[in-house]
Amino acid sequence: MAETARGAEIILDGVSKHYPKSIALDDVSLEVRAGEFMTFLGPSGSGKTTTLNLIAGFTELTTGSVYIDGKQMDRVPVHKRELGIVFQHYALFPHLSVFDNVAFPLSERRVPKAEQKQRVLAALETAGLKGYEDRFPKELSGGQQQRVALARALVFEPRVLLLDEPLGALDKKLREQLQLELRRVHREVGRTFVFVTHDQEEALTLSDRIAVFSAGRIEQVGTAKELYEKPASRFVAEFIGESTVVESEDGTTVTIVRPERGELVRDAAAAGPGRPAIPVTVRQAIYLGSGWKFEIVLPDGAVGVVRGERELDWIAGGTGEAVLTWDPALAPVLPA
Ligand SMILES: Nc1ncnc2c1ncn2[C@@H]1O[C@H](COP(=O)(O)OP(=O)(O)OP(=O)(O)O)[C@@H](O)[C@H]1O
Repeated sequence: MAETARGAEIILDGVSKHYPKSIALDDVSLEVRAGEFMTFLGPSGSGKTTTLNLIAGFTELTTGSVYIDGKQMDRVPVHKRELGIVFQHYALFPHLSVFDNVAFPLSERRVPKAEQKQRVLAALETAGLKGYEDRFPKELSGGQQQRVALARALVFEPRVLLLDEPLGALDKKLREQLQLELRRVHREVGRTFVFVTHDQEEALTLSDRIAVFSAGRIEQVGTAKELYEKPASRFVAEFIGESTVVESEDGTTVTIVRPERGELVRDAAAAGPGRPAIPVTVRQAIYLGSGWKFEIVLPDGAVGVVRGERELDWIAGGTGEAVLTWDPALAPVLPA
C-alpha cells in the first residue's frame, strides 16, 4: 500500500463558526491531502483551534461542511470520526500506567487483550518510550507525557491525527527534539497530520504545507518555500521569516526584502544602475560566525534586517549611514 493511502483526505468547504459576539472563522475552504503534514499557523485568536475543533467534531459549524475521505461529517459524532487527538488539555489518566493509558482506545473498541498488548508495545516503540510501560504519568517528564499522548493517539491507527500545540508547554530543546521525532513518526505511519502552532519555526520544521491564519480566515496555503518566497500578502510576509518592509512613496505598496536578498552599500552610486537605493541607518552589526546581521532603520522609522558576508568597512563600531539596495526581481511587491 502506498504510504499516503493510509491517511485520509480532509476537505473544509466554506466553513464558518460564529459566536454571539464574534466570528471565530469566516468562510474557510481548505483541502488537506491524504498523508500530508499540514500545519495551521497564525497569531493567537486567528481561528486555528476552532478549525481543528470543527474537524474533530467538538464544535458545531455555523455554515459549510467538513468531509473526511469524501464523507460528510456534519452528523457524525466525535468518537465515530476515528481521529487520533493530541491536545494540550487532552491529558493522560493519572491513575493508569503508561501501558493502560495507551491501551485505553483499544479497550474501548474491545480489541482482544493479546492484540492490545502487541499494539501498545509497538505504539510505545514508535513514540520512543520502550520500557516505560509500568510508569505512571506523574513519574514522567513533560516531554515523555506528550509521547504517551502521541502513542495513545496512534495506537488505534487512525487515518488522521489532530495535534493542537502538543509541544507548547515544553522547553525549547525538548521541543526541537520532539519536532524531529514527530516528523519521523509522520513518515513512518503515513497518516494525515493536522498540527496547530503559533510558532513559525516549528511550522517550517515540520510541515509539508502550512495554512496561515489571520482573523478567522486563511491568508495563504503553501510549502514553507512558497510562503517565504512568494507571500500572497504583507501579513504572510511579515509572519513567515524576517524581512525589511519598504513602503512605496504613495503608500499603496510594500516591497519585501528578505535579509539575504538585501545589500548594504556606501552610497546610491554603489547600488548600481536601475537598482533601488534607500538611505538607512545601521543600528547594530552582529557577528554570527557564518556572517553578519545588520539591524537597520528606514527613513520612515521602520526597522529591518540585512545579512551579509562581510563587515561594512566604511562604518566604525557597527553604527552609521548606508544605502539599502536589492535585486527587484527577487523582492515581492505587495499591497500595503
Ligand atoms: N467558545 C467561544 N465563545 C466565544 N468566542 C470564542 C469561543 N471560542 C473561540 N472564540 C473566539 O474565536 C476566535 C478564534 O479562536 P481560536 O481559539 O480558534 O484561535 P487560535 O488561533 O486557536 O488561538 P490560540 O493560538 O490563542 O489558541 C477568538 O477570537 C476567540 O476569542
